[in-house]
Amino acid sequence: MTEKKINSAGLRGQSAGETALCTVGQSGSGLTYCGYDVSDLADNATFEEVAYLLFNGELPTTAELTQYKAELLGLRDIGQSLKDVLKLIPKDTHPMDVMRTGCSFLGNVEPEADFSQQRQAANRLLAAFPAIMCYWYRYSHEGLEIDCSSDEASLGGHFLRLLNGKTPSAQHERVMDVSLILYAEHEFNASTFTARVCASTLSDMYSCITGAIGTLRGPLHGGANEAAMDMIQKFKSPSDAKVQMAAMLERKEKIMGFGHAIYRTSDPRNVIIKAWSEKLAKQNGDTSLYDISVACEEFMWDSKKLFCNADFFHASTYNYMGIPTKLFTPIFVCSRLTGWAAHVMEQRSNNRIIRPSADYVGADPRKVIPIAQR
Ligand SMILES: CC(=O)SCCNC(=O)CCNC(=O)[C@H](O)C(C)(C)COP(=O)(O)OP(=O)(O)OC[C@H]1O[C@@H](n2cnc3c(N)ncnc32)[C@H](O)[C@@H]1OP(=O)(O)O
Ligand SMILES: O=C([O-])CC(=O)C(=O)O
Repeated sequence: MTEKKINSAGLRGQSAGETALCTVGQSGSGLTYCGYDVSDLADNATFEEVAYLLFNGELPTTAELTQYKAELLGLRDIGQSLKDVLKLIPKDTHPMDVMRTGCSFLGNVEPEADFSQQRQAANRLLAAFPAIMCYWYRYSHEGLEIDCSSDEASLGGHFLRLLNGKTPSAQHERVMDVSLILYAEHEFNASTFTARVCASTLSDMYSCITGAIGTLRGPLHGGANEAAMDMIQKFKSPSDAKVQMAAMLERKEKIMGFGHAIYRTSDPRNVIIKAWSEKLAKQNGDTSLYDISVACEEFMWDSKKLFCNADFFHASTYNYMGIPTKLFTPIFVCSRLTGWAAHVMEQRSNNRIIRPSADYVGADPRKVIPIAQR
């Protein structure tokens, strides 16, 4: 991987601390969690194993995983006060705002009293996020007060069950599992850095995660998967996609789902989620969304040498699974919570308040002129 040209805007290229959790753009496929290549994890592990890895530094044994999954299963349901709050949130609210409120409110009713409870708080959020998302979604969109507990074996399966009211196919459960693995952790990205800055003030876990959700929401970060879906849905065919994208570039618009702050020529997560998109497209019988996505990928590389990041083929993949577009970024939250919480714990274990300096470019020193004379 060639070095990316750097200037200091956006803190690009500057080390802002140490981490033992993740490397981005450095070795193997370019993305490792605690030393494991992400493609190895996507092929040979489950999301719960990855969550355990990020929280403990090692993959679990069978006994440890069984115990961990049982613990998470017991934490899936949410209390009536949180349900009542979710019921108050209007249908047209962006689901990321619902996640933010849900996370914050859980911190009101089940606060992290001290740091000895940090793992408990992280596991609670991990287990409860699918319920927060789906309870609000199905109440506001369908008028249903769903049962938020389920005995689905995986968190991905649990989410699909709450969303659709039925047990998902083994394949959909596996795709969700892979997707959650791919999104779990990514070093000092903007939302994780937000969580670490908040943690560095010795704030509580819920505040750190609430801030991170707000940061992930933007279309330059996690919100790109939804924005990519909105875009490709407007294209009528692969050739129409190329024509319309050329016009977008001409107008100097950003094409969501392309480019990256660290990777230079490819995002290692793309090849994995793209393969699932292709598989689901073929099974679906209508491959047009996948074909259009491939045309976008070809066009962006040929014209700008920009490549698909993790978000782009997630759009078609989730769409083929029947997931509403507005829930794409909240699913990212359900996954990235693991990385965020692991970074909060890491920051706390060797903390100094994060407080950089700024280069002042404002007015020279001056005196206040009394208001009547201005
Ligand atoms: C899971 C994730 O969060 S992955 C990222 C998801 N975000 C997106 O997909 C949004 C679209 N992509 C982008 O906006 C950017 O590529 C970012 C935010 C991801 C990275 O930003 P940067 O590090 O500043 O990008 P980079 O330095 O490579 O940009 C170089 C040039 O390419 C352009 N460029 C980069 N990405 C794109 C894009 N998707 N569409 C059009 N032009 C682009 C930039 O505008 C920049 O040109 P400029 O210097 O004339 O402004
Ligand atoms: O690392 C980044 O800047 C964005 C990203 O891909 C992620 O958070 O997954």
